[in-house]
Amino acid sequence: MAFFGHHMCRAFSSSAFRSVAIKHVVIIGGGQMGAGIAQVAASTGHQVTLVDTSDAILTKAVKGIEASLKRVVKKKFADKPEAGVAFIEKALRNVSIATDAAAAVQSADLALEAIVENLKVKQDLFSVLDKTAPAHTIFASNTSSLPIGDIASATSRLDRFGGLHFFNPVPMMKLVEVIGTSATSQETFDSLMNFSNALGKTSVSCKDTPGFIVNRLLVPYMLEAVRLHERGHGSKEDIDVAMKLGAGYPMGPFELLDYVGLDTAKFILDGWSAMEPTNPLFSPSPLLNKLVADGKFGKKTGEGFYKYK
Ligand SMILES: CCCCCCCC(=O)CC(=O)SCCNC(=O)CCNC(=O)[C@H](O)C(C)(C)COP(=O)(O)OP(=O)(O)OC[C@H]1O[C@@H](n2cnc3c(N)ncnc32)[C@H](O)[C@@H]1OP(=O)(O)O
Ligand SMILES: NC(=O)C1=CN([C@@H]2O[C@H](COP(=O)(O)OP(=O)(O)OC[C@H]3O[C@@H](n4cnc5c(N)ncnc54)[C@H](O)[C@@H]3O)[C@@H](O)[C@H]2O)C=CC1
Repeated sequence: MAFFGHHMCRAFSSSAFRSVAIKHVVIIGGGQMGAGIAQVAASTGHQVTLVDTSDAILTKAVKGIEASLKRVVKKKFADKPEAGVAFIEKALRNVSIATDAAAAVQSADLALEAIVENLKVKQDLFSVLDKTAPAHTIFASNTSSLPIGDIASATSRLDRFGGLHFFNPVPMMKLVEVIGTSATSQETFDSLMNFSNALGKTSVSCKDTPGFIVNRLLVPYMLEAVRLHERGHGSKEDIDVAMKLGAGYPMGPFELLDYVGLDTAKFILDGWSAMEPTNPLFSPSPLLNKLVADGKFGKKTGEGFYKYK
């Protein structure tokens, strides 16, 4: 009953209102995901403010964006190097940096967070932003595993809150999962879809269920690979080779875990294991816990399952 009610309400509201055109995007979190989203948004003509906790992190993020843009133009403008240089300059001109998210959102059409995968920290951020962002500003989360509705509950704009889930590395991965909660208005959902399409991505619509589509399938697979290794049934190297050559994956599960970040992987697993303690797919992994406890978060710290230095 509620299901049908929700959809009828959306259909009605879409004829009554128009979606918001997103021009200025404030991205909170300048790590691998936030920087990647900022890059793609800036490259497609959006005005971007990238926010993080320190200037040092933001300077590193902008350097990363520049390096990634160089890789993009090497292919995109292979025969026209000057056009490539102009493309990079134009994209970088669209990016500004800030450490005060509450001030930055005062002119935002969209405030999108890509900070640490922790419900309380995300709620605290949005509850602050809710007080300074204009009424029309849409809020969205790039969470990998948390229910969007739980994050939105810290705000008073449940109708203007949704999920935009990007994939790593953002400039290369073509998918965005767009998530509406039962309270997300049709015009907000349309705005998020339009924004994702304007970034040149292919969008799929997802229900607000943990892990949406991709991670609900990918996370158990990756953790099963770790458990298979923990049982002594395969080396990391053999499992990675097997999945690349036998299943056509571009990276094996251990390579991908290191690429994603083991800290993030543990946040996801701990959250899901607390939600469903008896589900064997979400049982803790001693090996993952040990690596994270040792500060070995994968590529970003120079060591995870493999060494990168
Ligand atoms: C417990 C579980 C936890 C799960 C957590 C889930 C986290 C989430 O919420 C959702 C996720 O994002 S899951 C991760 C999804 N991503 C993937 O599966 C990536 C798999 N890897 C690939 O697609 C390719 O290896 C890839 C595209 C990365 C690289 O391609 P190749 O393998 O062919 O390797 P390369 O030769 O290094 O690259 C080829 C060319 O690609 C371009 N490129 C790569 N990275 C780039 C980047 N960051 N920026 C710009 N361009 C980039 C580039 O053109 C490169 O050529 P070169 O520049 O000449 O090297
Ligand atoms: N790593 C991945 O492959 C993917 C991650 N995600 C999600 O995206 C989010 C970010 O992940 P990553 O970029 O990998 O993490 P990361 O660790 O590379 O970056 C997170 C950034 O957020 C900053 N930050 C933390 N708290 C903050 C706050 N309160 N205000 C401002 N900045 C803050 C940190 O300083 C850091 O620079 C997480 O929710 C994660 O689950 C989603 C898709 C893929």
